[in-house]
Amino acid sequence: MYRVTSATAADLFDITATRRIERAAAAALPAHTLMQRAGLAVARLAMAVAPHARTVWIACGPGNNGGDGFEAAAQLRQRGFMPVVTFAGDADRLPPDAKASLQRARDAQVIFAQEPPTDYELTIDALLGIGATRPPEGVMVEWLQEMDASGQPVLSVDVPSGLNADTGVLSRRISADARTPRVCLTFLTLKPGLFTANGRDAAGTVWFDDLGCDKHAEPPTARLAGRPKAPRRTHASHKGSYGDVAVIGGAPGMAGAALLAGSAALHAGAGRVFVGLLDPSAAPVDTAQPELMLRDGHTLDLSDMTAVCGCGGGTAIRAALPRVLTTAAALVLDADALNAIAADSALQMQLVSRAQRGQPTVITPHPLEAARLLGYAASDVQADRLAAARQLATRFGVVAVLKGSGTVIAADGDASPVINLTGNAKLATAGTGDVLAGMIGAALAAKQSPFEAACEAVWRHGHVADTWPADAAPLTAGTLARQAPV
Ligand SMILES: NC(=O)C1=CN([C@@H]2O[C@H](COP(=O)(O)OP(=O)(O)OC[C@H]3O[C@@H](n4cnc5c(N)ncnc54)[C@H](O)[C@@H]3O)[C@@H](O)[C@H]2O)[C@@H](O)CC1
Ligand SMILES: [K+]
Repeated sequence: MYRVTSATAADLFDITATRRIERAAAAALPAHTLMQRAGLAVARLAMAVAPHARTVWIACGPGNNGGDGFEAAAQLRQRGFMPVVTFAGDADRLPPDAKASLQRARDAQVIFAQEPPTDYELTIDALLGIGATRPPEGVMVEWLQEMDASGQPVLSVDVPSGLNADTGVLSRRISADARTPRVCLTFLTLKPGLFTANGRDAAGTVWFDDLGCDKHAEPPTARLAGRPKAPRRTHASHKGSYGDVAVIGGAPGMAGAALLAGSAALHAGAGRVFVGLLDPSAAPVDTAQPELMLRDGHTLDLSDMTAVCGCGGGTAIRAALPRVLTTAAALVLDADALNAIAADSALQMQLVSRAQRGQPTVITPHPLEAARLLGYAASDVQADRLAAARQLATRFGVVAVLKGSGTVIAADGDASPVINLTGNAKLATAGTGDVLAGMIGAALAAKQSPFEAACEAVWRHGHVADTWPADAAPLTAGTLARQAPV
């Protein structure tokens, strides 16, 4: 069993693949073995999460997820804890594994009750796992709401009930100020839905147990990329070794966004950074950052540069885009550039032609920008973030970075998409997207592959927020840009 962190590199498998893995594992072992291992693992983690707990409320559902809960109840009872099981199902209709575990719980003198206990120190959510076919209903909803509001730790078995393990869509809202600590112990495979959309909030800290079945030949659905390697700088390198970045943006009144992207590119190690502003009246130099070379965004020669285009671009970016799309050696498209492209099929064709010419492009939409590009509603994008990122990558021949909780990075082709695990709500402040675009630009300029450049910059960007001290001043985009690690 191990805890998943942002440093974890691992494959993710959707429900269909997990089912195949589960069937093969079960067939190779004596009956009930997997559930007994799962229940024991739940009991062990429960004891670690709440070692002083006396009463443990275990809510069990009608399938094998409930079976894991019965098994954990039996194990906890044998270790002197007081598990109280509430069961939302029909004992006669339980699948065989779960029926056997129910019997073991009864034999261990576990208490079964109609209502949750009045006092408890830990809840185990074993209502629904990967077999959920519809949102929880009836008494399950009441129990889940009680868990959410209890303030006591919740340990979800396999997946939080009501969470789609493929997409991370949760059937209910968890209040942002709910203080309930959450852990999830997932079995056999790590599932993508635990790490994107609502998955991070619903699951909390994710633990993984392969139940002794670590060998299988399923292709992954997606990946956690883990901590990137520290880039090496040779002693004989010079500014030309790390390439030129040109930020194109900063329409009248919006120079700040372009300067932030430029600052991030600089601190992330770009050899030289030009900022091509789209405001004819802009100052010729940024005295706070004299390393940034301010230019006219409409005339800068981009043929040997990585352009970062769109930050603070406003509507002025539209006129600059045809030249940027056709001439930039490598390109990051963000914000207003993406909105302009979404509204203009000629620009879309120019974007697609870049891939045909072998000019790499990374796009960094948030869900609403992604929705505009795909012609969907933002809710459709959020309903399946992995699919949306893959569609963007395929349709436009780009690396797509779909921002949000559990940023998804997808490339055109066969590579599995990556879900990024760094970052937190400290990044929910103006300008952090401009910083990310600048960081990706620096990585591209240093001749990293576009997929690697995007994955590594997204990871490092989030890592700054994750390691920002809780008692420090708020993390502003300007500070984030200056922290951008090389
Ligand atoms: N079979 C095995 O070999 C193993 C199974 N495991 C556990 O089994 C789980 C999968 O078990 P199942 O396939 O039985 O599926 P679940 O236990 O997730 O749920 C399926 C049952 O719930 C019902 N159901 C689905 N949605 C519902 C809803 N909204 N309201 C009420 N009832 C609903 C279904 O009709 C079915 O009876 C995994 O998530 C994992 O926890 C683990 O023990 C590992 C080994
Ligand atoms: K569950």
